[in-house]
Amino acid sequence: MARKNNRQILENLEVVDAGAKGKAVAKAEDGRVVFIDNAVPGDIVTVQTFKKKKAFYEASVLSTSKYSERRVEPVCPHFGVCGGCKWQNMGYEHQLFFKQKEVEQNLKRIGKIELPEIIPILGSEKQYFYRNKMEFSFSDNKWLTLDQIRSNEIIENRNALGFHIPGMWDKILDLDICYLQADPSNAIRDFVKAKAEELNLSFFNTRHQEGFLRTLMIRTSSTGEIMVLLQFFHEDEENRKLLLEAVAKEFPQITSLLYVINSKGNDTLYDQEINVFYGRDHIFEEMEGLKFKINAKSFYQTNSEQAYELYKITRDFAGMNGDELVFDLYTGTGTIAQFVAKKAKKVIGVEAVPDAIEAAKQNAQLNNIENVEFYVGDMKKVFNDEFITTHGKPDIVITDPPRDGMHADVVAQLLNLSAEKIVYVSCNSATQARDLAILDSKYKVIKVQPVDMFPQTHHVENVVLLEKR
Ligand SMILES: C[S@@+](CC[C@H](N)C(=O)[O-])C[C@H]1O[C@@H](n2cnc3c(N)ncnc32)[C@H](O)[C@@H]1O
Repeated sequence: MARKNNRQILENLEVVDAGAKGKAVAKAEDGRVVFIDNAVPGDIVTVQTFKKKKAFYEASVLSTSKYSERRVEPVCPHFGVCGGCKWQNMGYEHQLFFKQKEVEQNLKRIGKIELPEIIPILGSEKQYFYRNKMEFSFSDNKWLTLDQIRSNEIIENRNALGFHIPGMWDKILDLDICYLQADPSNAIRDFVKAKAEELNLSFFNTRHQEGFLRTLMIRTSSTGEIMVLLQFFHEDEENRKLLLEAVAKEFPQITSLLYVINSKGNDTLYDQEINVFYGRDHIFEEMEGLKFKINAKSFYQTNSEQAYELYKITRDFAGMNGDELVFDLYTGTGTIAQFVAKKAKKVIGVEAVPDAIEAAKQNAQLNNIENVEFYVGDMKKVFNDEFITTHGKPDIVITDPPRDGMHADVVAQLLNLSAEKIVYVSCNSATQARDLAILDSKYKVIKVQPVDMFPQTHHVENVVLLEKR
């Protein structure tokens, strides 16, 4: 172990795992775990640490003496700089292997519960261009590569349209291409940037809070509709119209061309007025004949094809026969609730975001589904004894909480309710395992099925069926 500038150099470490947050994992001689960026299990690397804690180091690779057979050449020229697809250098079958392993380890180590054999992870048919929504930021402070900095070349045009560099709130990677959203996403982004520069429009400066252009959002749907939203920092009617008209002319396939004038400190849209430049203020997504209306602020699963697979597994696990009262907790815009409704007697969805519940009700009406009801509120408050007295005791509970998992009060209420089955959908198997450990006093895990919604990233979704003991 050598030292350099107070940082440690750890030589010839064998990378043995790919862990949480997408980091590669090795073991140091002193017993600490080493989390490493941009390495692949099977690599042998020399690393420099930049963080030391009681149980682990964080480190970056200085050199690689053996390259893993699991490696593949990343397709994207921005790989390693962009934070988006950290596993692009690992073959897809290996990505799936490590996702499955993470789920299994979390359920075993954190949950410490009796488990059935875990069903092999369902991979995504599309490994690129699978996202239906992308958000890009404008900046006049483009991220420069090391080569550009070292070349001493004066780069006058620092305009960028792309993603934040991980950990840097004011630096934007100027994208040449992105492999996450299908065409015409790249063409629209490139055109908007080129046209904005031709019109001499200013790109946003986050540090000084000035500039005209802030963000570009593109949403596509399986029905072929396209929504484009441009966010401006202030109104400049003439230039706004010039840019939007040019976009409309170049891409007649856009069905919703929207804009927002947002002068607040951050660029979140939830409290902003959405203006329609032309077309509708929404697009539609379709699943098994159900239509879901999606506006600029709506949440919808970003990988539509895999969302369908996830929902089918959820419905299969629930195994309804048409007589059941089903609760769909954390229902979002009520997609799961509507998806299972035709197999249930009645479905009740609960969600914290009022707009999402409004959309859920509209969608249910649009789909002529009459056996669903939606309620808005914080789960730990709404899901109380009064709620149960009013709506009855459910036969089946489907729960799909955010990354933090369920609040302890919600888990306690589930134990109290004693529904025959619980289907627990999770995007974070660590918090899911924590919740399952508590439910273990009354429920046995019957089935576990991980699903890959986000190829090239470490994220993994997991569906668990619990039955009352
Ligand atoms: C993982 S999403 C699930 C969405 C939905 N099941 C779907 O497939 O589209 C989690 C949802 O929980 C909601 N949520 C987060 N915290 C909540 C809380 N404390 N009470 C109720 N809903 C909450 C979020 O707004 C989000 O819609």
